[in-house]
Amino acid sequence: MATRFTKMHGIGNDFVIVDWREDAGRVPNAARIRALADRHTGIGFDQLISIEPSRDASCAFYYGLWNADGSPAAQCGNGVRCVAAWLYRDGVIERNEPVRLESPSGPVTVRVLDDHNVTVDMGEPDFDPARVPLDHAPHATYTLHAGGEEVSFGAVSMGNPHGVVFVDDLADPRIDHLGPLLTAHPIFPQGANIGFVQRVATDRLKLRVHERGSGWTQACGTGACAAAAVSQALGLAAPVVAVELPGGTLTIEWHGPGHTLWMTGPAAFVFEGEV
Ligand SMILES: N[C@H](CCC[C@H](N)C(=O)O)C(=O)O
Repeated sequence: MATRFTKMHGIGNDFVIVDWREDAGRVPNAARIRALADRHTGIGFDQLISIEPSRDASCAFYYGLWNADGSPAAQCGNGVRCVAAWLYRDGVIERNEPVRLESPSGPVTVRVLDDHNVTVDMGEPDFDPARVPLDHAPHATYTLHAGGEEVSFGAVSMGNPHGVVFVDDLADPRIDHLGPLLTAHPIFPQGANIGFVQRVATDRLKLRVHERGSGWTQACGTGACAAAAVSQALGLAAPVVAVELPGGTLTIEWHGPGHTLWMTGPAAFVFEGEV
């Protein structure tokens, strides 16, 4: 049976969105996901996202997430902005209406600002290593050895695991080698999305992310949240910071422990299809 889908992206982090509101609980086959994610023989995407009936009565809908390698994911910042824009275009949510959506890692609240931009309450960053998860006692920063390098990093969960590495220059060729090594490093029992961040100013960061399950992406929404949160926790960034990724810029606002973190940025439609 053919499946209709919508191709979307959030500053170049791209998605196939499927409407499973009549079809809850489907778990797509990992091999099929990999085939559809292939950018030559499939549709091509960083993540597959389903829209389903919510399991939590306080949420309007549930969204399922799978990486290009077929692995399930627990949160997707660029993806949830696209889900919000999709629901707004479908007429089921209004502009400026706060709407709770349920993700695999719990609820977030979205608000469609206009035809192109969405703001999301992503919840509170969680620095407890047990919940990142990270196999280490709690510290402000951590050190590991990979690829012949000693790497210092911060770690935080945005519902999914993140390592954040501060670098002087994002053009450093060692980054290309380190990204995959850190994503798969045993200190991260479930793997991790690894952000390399260059501080431009206290209110501007430049970021590249090697994503667990999808590799280097044009952007990573939870990665931008993680980079901002670690920077702010270390006193290296202001509460409102622009995070510049290869595909575009997100605004992250976080006022420290006890506060939730807001991510604001675009969501774009590319095409509709059937597969
Ligand atoms: N690769 C991530 C999921 C997608 C996150 C990213 N696309 C975002 O916008 O947050 C993980 O396995 O945790």
